Amino acid sequence: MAVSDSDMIRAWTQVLTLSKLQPGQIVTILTGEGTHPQNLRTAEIAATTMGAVVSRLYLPPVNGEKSLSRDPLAYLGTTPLTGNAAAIAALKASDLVLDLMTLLFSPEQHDILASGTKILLAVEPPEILARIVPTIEDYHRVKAGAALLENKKVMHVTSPAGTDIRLPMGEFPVVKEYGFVEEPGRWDHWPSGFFFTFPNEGQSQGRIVIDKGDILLPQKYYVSTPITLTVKDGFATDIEGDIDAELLREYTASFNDPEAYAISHIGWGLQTRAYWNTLSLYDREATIGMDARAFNGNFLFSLGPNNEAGGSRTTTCHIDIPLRNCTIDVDGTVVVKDGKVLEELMDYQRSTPAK
Ligand SMILES: O=c1ccc(O)c[nH]1
Repeated sequence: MAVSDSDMIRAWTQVLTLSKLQPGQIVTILTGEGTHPQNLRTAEIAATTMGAVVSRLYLPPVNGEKSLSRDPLAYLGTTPLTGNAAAIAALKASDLVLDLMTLLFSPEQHDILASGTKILLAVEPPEILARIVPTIEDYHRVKAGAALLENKKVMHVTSPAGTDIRLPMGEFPVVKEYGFVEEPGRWDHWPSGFFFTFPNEGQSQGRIVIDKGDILLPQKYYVSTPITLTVKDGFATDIEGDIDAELLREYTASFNDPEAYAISHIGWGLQTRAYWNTLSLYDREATIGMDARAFNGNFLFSLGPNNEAGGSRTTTCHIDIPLRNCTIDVDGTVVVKDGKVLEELMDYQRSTPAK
């Protein structure tokens, strides 16, 4: 269902206000081949109406001939910024970058953020952006959830399907995604409403069962036959099952990179306006599947790189796998039970409001 320009302008205005955009600030809108025209049009109107000095920067696509998937989050590593001094200079000179093309986690992006530039990724179709417009409540909810991971030692995830994995953590920060960038140097993604950290390098042990109905991204489908990952010393050493396991095995093997099997970020979804079933309502290429990554109570883990959080793994393979019906235990406290967030543990008082 389409949304009106006025609704999208209101949505952008809400996100830009939460991102503390001030009159006179420099905003660069990154565009590419897949940029949605209504997102671009309404972002520009909202930002200019708020008094920002707005430019568009078109970056040509890269890696199309390498990636098996056309999904912009499927193939990480080099980006259109690699070696592009002019574009990097423009983004470093900006207070806020609205990424409508998917820069991805890259050394260049870290460089730009380190200069104080804020980057907000927004590449879902307008109706998904409009349905999950970030709110200050999202901020508090994600902050309260992430606090359950701060300075903790082990995440233990189990499920009726047979998942039983221990994920020692503490080496990496907790990354919060609530959909706006209120501080210089922050990256976020609209829509979101989840958080994650990365397990200590080489220490994840156990088994993950991707059960019927769980989702693979970028494949963007619900598996119909369980896939069992055996995880030893931080890597999936076996991928067993039926046709879905065979598809995942071949896809991952196509990267010809042992790092593709590494357990990457681990966390859970808190977005009550995102739904597990949404993916079943969209053509595969019409969404990058943020509902699946963010829906309340999922256990989201991924395979691949950890350089985003300062790790050394830079594989181009990035697979996000949200699971339902998991029980997540952090240092002996169950924080999600059978896919339901234990709301009583969410201590909103601890989180200070964004100024
Ligand atoms: O917003 C995102 C999207 C993908 C991902 O792996 C993490 N965060």
